Amino acid sequence: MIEINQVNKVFYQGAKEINALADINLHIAEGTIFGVIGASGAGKSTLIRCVNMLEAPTSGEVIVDGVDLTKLSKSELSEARRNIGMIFQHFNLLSSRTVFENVALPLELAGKERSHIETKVTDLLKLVGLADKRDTYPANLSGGQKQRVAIARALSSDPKVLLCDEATSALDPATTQSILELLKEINRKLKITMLLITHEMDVVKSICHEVAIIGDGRLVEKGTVVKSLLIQKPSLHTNSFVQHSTYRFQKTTKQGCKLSVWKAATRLFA
Ligand SMILES: Nc1ncnc2c1ncn2[C@@H]1O[C@H](COP(=O)(O)OP(=O)(O)OP(=O)(O)O)[C@@H](O)[C@H]1O
Repeated sequence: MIEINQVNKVFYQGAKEINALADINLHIAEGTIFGVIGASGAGKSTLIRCVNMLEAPTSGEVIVDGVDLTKLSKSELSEARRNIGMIFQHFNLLSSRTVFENVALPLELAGKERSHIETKVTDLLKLVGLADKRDTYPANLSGGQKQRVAIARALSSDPKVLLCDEATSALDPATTQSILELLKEINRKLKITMLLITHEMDVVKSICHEVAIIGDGRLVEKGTVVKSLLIQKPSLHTNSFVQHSTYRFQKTTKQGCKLSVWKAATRLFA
């Protein structure tokens, strides 16, 4: 469903060149919940923003549902983006609009009929558990409720892909868990492919089918192998990275685990 082929992204700050992404290759199968984890500055946001072309890669291909987004005109890209929903750490709701009006916005912009909007938004609010908040303004919602509105809004155009940019980082642990459960339910019910970036290993543990680790703009490990390396086999040295504290990880030795994983893990908890 998502193919990222040989993607590079270079930012320039004056004369300084920042290689935010280097030779990224990632294939995410339809229906998968795929997590990318990495430390601050590793390139997570840049990567996810390249998937819907909020950032254009410097080189490489981004293919979503068979369409290479890097080759599209502006209007073709707007059309293709309907297939890609996105949610953010800080929700990005419009404070002057009610819950209903926030969710309805993409449908209004797409010129949908009033009756379609009414039915669609009502169904989505039911799905995210906010049917009773339709006329409430964002200022009167909790963080978890705001993220539910953002999820409903992201789903309004029936996307095939949902991008989650640190979607639970501003939430407390219990609310995080309830949002992750909702995302799982949406993945199961609607078969939406999800790419989520996070710096929280608990998020990866509780929701992702596959995982990649990003460090210094490079994918250092990926796939279910990583998940089993990092999560399911407590005897491996690398597992300290996931299940235990930085201190415990630092007490392990480099010996016995792949150097790339060790380096990425060290950076994550540095
Ligand atoms: N618009 C920009 N201009 C210049 N450099 C940028 C820009 N956006 C990101 N960078 C740089 O690219 C690198 C990757 O940044 P990115 O925001 O993708 O990392 P991240 O893993 O998402 O970090 P965080 O978890 O702190 O948000 C960093 O060195 C960052 O400073």
